[in-house]
Amino acid sequence: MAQPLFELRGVTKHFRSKGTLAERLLRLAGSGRPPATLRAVDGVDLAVARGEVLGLVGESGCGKSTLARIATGILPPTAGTVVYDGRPTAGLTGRARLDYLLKVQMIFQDPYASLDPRMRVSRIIGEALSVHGLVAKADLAAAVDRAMGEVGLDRAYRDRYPHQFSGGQRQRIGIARALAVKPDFLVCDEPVSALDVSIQAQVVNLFMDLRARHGLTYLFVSHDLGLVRHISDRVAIMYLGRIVESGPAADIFAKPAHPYSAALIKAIPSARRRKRDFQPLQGELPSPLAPPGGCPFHPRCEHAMAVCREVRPAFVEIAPGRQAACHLHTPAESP
Ligand SMILES: Nc1ncnc2c1ncn2[C@@H]1O[C@H](COP(=O)(O)OP(=O)(O)OP(=O)(O)O)[C@@H](O)[C@H]1O
Repeated sequence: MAQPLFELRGVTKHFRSKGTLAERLLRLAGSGRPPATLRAVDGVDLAVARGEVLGLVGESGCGKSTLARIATGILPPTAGTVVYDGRPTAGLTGRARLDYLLKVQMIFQDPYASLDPRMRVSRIIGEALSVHGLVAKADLAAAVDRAMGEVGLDRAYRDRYPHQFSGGQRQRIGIARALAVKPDFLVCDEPVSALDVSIQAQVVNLFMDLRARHGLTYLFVSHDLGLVRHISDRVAIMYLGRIVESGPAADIFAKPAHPYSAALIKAIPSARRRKRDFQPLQGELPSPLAPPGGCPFHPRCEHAMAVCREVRPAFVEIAPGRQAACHLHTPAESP
């Protein structure tokens, strides 16, 4: 890949787990165990090329949202480096930091929760433009109208409040707010999963139209593999805070290398799929407070070997442009 637009290098995010009420009370009394460390994101390397759609998938709790929030600068990583357009973001200050925060915009899952109910739509969409002085006061209304037009919202509704819109329209308001500041990179965290199925397709089509119109780059987080297959150029599959496989979407869906990817793909509900090919995902995601040793997927893996219980497989290239962390594809002596 030429210089990626966006990169994570060894990014880790740890949270302190407060534990149960009893554990907290014991700690207050001075006799409890120290808080445990939850490794929500655990040493992730990931690159997104300019103009591509990277789908990030995995079960609930595997760290996708945490990764998305780190990408947008909302959440600082515990360790590792976030690189945007060739520059580590941690060192950015002043105008350069603001540029990064504007160029990378986040689209949230719940459009209602992410819109201030007391603000009119025009103010929601224009707020960042006016706060950061990105357009002259006299041009603000036109800029808001342009953003509304981009997402197919009728400009006649500019003085309405979020509750006066449907779920799909509210998500369009969130997209218009992001587009208003002319981003390059949209980080979308389950952006259609709260919408009716009939509306989902319209919003997904809007994302793809905007990509074509503005050359946008996407990190598209979803647990819906059918959707990810449809829109992504490349896919990264996450399990317990780590990327276990990445590569071109068509290749991964045709021939997954990691047993976890294969299990996720077999669990995609599809009207066309023969009944015997469908298999719901077996087992539960282990607690990230106490991940299994060796390969974290081994307790649920139908191919688990002795080495999988002992040695964590390295995330290595298994074919041009494809990486996986699995002993089926790497020598057992990998670190
Ligand atoms: N602020 C926080 N404090 C403590 N733990 C957190 C915090 N945010 C996330 N976690 C934990 O980190 C892990 C990863 O959460 P995250 O929300 O990133 O996963 P996810 O894959 O996006 O899941 P979902 O699809 O359900 O949103 C989970 O165990 C979650 O409970």
